[in-house]
Amino acid sequence: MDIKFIPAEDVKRVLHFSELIPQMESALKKFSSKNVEQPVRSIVSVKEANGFLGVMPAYSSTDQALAVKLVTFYPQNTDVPTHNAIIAVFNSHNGIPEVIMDGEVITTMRTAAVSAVATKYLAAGDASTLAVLGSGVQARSHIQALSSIRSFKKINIWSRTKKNAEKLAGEVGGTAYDSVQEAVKDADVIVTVTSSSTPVLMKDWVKPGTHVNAVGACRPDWQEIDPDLMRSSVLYVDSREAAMKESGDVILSKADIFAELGEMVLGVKEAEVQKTTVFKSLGLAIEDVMSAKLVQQLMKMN
Ligand SMILES: NC(=O)C1=CN([C@@H]2O[C@H](COP(=O)(O)OP(=O)(O)OC[C@H]3O[C@@H](n4cnc5c(N)ncnc54)[C@H](O)[C@@H]3O)[C@@H](O)[C@H]2O)C=CC1
Ligand SMILES: O=C(O)C1=NCCCC1
Repeated sequence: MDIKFIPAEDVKRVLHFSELIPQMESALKKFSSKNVEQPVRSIVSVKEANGFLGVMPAYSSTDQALAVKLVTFYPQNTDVPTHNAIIAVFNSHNGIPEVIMDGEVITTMRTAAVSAVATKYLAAGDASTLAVLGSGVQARSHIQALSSIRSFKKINIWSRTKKNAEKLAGEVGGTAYDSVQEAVKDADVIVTVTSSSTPVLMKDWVKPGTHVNAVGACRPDWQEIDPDLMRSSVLYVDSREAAMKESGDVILSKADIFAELGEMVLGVKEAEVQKTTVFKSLGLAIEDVMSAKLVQQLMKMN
């Protein structure tokens, strides 16, 4: 067996949001039109380390794409990244393993690319203020991805540790805030990218008509969003089945899911731009599989 390895630096070199965002839009459509075989991911808890291992397989017959991502998330890591992953790609005709590639860069970029798809459809066309809660890997990636689809005049950042918010604000020409309330009060688009397991964003702080990308809290007993905000917003998810199994924000609030993002992109469900909208992101294996396919195609060209 001759299995090729694609390291993080190669993935980073070839992958750009200009190609990844349309690829994710296409993956979401395929997922919601049931053209993808994908179980809800399995999660193994590593209690002693407060860590988790996720196993995320998917197959798209139309793309002849078969792969699995193995991802760990150890929110308490400090000297190494909190999220680590590899993706194994198989030949869908004969099952032979072909490639193993880094999955960390793909996880970082495809998550933000999916939020960019949500924002493209659900945020006001003239959205000018972006608020980001959290200052880690996803915060940076989201600022880059979302800035490619809207022209933000202001980027407001709140983080638990003010100096981290200030550092990120310095990097992106934004402003660091002491409180979430101050950071989000004028925001047209809000991104929550924290490892919090309790709500950080309250309904009363959010301007009507704002679009929220809720990216953290991927466990059934974790929340990042005030349940009142979940219930009073038009709620989009990446996968209904996963949201009902994995998302504390959805399960504990008992909020009604209006649509999968893919259903909205397909035009089966409305994009409720005028209303307050929440996109609850959990991450789908097909996003990783189609990102890995894109990386392989781009590597052949570069
Ligand atoms: N929906 C999806 O597809 C994906 C979701 N995620 C989730 O996105 C979130 C951010 O991920 P990364 O940026 O990669 O992690 P990171 O470790 O780089 O950053 C985490 C951020 O959360 C903050 N934080 C930690 N505990 C907090 C608390 N109790 N209250 C407020 N802030 C807190 C940290 O200070 C830091 O700013 C995580 O919840 C992660 O699991 C990550 C990858 C994919
Ligand atoms: O989709 C992913 O990849 C992840 N989602 C939730 C947090 C861990 C990684």
